[in-house]
Amino acid sequence: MTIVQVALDVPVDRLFDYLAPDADVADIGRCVHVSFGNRKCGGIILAISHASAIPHNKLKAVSFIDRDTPALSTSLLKLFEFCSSYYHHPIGQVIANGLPTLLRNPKHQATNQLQHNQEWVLTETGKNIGLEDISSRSKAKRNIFSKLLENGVITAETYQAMTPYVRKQLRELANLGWVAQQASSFQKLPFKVTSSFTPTTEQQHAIAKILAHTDTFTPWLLHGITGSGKTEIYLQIAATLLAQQKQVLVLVPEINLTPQLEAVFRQRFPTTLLVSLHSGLNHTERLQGWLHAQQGKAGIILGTRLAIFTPIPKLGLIIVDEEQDHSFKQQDGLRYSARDLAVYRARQANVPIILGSATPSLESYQLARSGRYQLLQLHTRAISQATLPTIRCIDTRTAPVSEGFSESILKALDQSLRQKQQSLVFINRRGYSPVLLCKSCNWIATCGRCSSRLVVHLRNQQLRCHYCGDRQSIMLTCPQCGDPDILPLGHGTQRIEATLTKQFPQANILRVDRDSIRQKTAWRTILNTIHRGEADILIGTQLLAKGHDFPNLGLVCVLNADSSLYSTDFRAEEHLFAQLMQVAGRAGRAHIHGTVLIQTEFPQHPLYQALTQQDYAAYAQVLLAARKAAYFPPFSYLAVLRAEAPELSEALTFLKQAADTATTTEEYDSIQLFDPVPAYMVRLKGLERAQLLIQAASRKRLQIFLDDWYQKIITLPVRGKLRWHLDVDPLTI
Ligand SMILES: Nc1ncnc2c1ncn2[C@@H]1O[C@H](COP(=O)(O)OP(=O)(O)OP(=O)(O)O)[C@@H](O)[C@H]1O
Ligand SMILES: [Zn+2]
Repeated sequence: MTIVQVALDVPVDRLFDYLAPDADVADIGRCVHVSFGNRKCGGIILAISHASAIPHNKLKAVSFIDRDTPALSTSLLKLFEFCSSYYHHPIGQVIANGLPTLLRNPKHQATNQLQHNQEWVLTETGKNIGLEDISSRSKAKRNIFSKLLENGVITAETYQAMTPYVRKQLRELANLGWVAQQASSFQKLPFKVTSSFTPTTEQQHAIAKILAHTDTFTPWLLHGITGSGKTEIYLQIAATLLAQQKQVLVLVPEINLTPQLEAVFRQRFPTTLLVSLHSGLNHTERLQGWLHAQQGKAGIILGTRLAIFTPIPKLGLIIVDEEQDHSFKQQDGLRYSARDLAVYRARQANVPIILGSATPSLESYQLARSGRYQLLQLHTRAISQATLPTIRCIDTRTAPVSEGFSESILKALDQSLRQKQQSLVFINRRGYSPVLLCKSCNWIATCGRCSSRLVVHLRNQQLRCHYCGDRQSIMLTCPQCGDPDILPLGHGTQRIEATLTKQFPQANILRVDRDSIRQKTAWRTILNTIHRGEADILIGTQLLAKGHDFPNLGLVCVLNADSSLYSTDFRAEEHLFAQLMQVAGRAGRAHIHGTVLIQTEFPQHPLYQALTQQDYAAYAQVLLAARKAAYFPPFSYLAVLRAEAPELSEALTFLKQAADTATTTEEYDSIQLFDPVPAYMVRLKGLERAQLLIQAASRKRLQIFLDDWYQKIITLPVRGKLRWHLDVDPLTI
């Protein structure tokens, strides 16, 4: 009797047994289709056995084992298992989270999805053709042909990036017998790397250091100021590894940062297949990219956090850009940190990993200080004349602010306009205004389902909750006292846009926030507009704060950042400092000097002091000392057990029960369990939330404790709508 043990996408942390007479160990890691309850679903075979705790006559047989698609590798399965045990999340759900949906879909056979990637090369005749043989009116054709002359090949990816008619043009060139199509292979040699500049001394040093250790696990923290040219370092290291036929994984924090980094990589490595993996892909696209990576065809795998689960057989290097970014941590379901898993993966594959940032997370910085990571620093900007911007605070206790702007900022914007330079007005709040207030009775519009205020979106005449997405029309009178004198209070991007439009009617003003980029293509259009210099003033939220390189941007104005200065979240200051350093770093990256103006009521606060000095190291010391005193990460390790229910008391009771089951023997004396408390934001989407904090002296001890405790929590009775989850290494508590 042969039994396969299958991981299924169900919220139970165990494997399920099925009969599969013809299965053997080679099937471990293969996708299998089975019936579960009364539905059909796909799972992954994790083990083969010859006995089962379930009586033979109750066992069902598998319906199909997909042997056309290569099995998941042992190393990928290990990654899933590690992830499941570290984050205490059911293995079947961990795998489901990491694999393309179509791979497990019983109605699909994955390999049918794989279109063999075609590429175009010059024929023997074509090689004797010069650009002058193509009519100068046919610009697109000339363009394509010159690319071919340069690189000898055009991959599907390069031509997709070129012009929409490229296929037609290529077919016309094929009819002339000048080009031919062939199935693409991994990558051609000789491998041509064209960089238009020579690395700076600091870049050279970093490159040499990293390249000296490419065949062992070495975690590098690349701490380089904004505009120091970290990307160039990534590219040069990647070039070496690609030339050795290795694959490179590049993780970026946000989907919005993928297009530009993708463009940079494609341009530098035109003959390498690059797959881009992020949440904006449809199921087929994701599966395609995944398969190309698995087959070793894709040289570069570039994506957001979920790309960490891509099978990469010839992995040679991992790059995590903006490593401090919170979006590397998934905030629901499987709460994993892609950055931390990337380090695990690099160790597993015995390859280098580069964590890059201008403002590293305190965790990584501390690891570098203690010698566990290798620290590489870049202190100067890469472009020779470029220097760090001048940062100045505007004290809003003395400088009057009208409609969100102080006089000095308006003046600076005006001057920047006259000099034909771009400016960025940074405000971290979309919508028109964050509060709708009744002047006579102090009523404030709040969300019925969350403990939050509703944001005014004047353009659509709506009130919206930015937590649960609820929408309603703006009322004309106060629902509490009937007074018509209700006012939007405070400023969001839309209101700032309205003010600036009035103030500078001649300027091209471009608002960039989640509302303005909702359409799939909007983001590319916006980036192009900025790069072509067609926008004078950008109004942006965190979407524009980091990663971007706009050479003509001279002035950055920060309108209102104080709100997170005295937050209860222990990471709030670190986060704010990083964010402001990043946004300030958008100014003056090339040939113009940058100026950054920050409106604040607390110019004396150490955060603003450090910011104006642009001294990350000094401020990191201050923050680390505070973390040490408060016994917070990186000096302790945390987990949070959260529960939510229609009534707060139910959530608290559950957490109390969970706490009572925890063994507190001597073995766990370095583990501290705090009392269950209501969450900072108690109501969310109609449920009330509570949490229980666990603090430990070491990661290992925390894990040992959680292993045992988790087994007990899963046996606790769960009534009604109550839900709970464990968050290991939480970002917020
Ligand atoms: N060696 C070099 N010589 C001249 N220019 C360079 C060199 N290296 C990089 N650059 C240019 O410097 C600019 C800044 O580089 P890049 O965007 O990589 O900075 P970064 O370190 O990623 O900064 P940030 O953290 O702010 O995103 C880019 O326009 C890049 O083309
Ligand atoms: Zn809400």
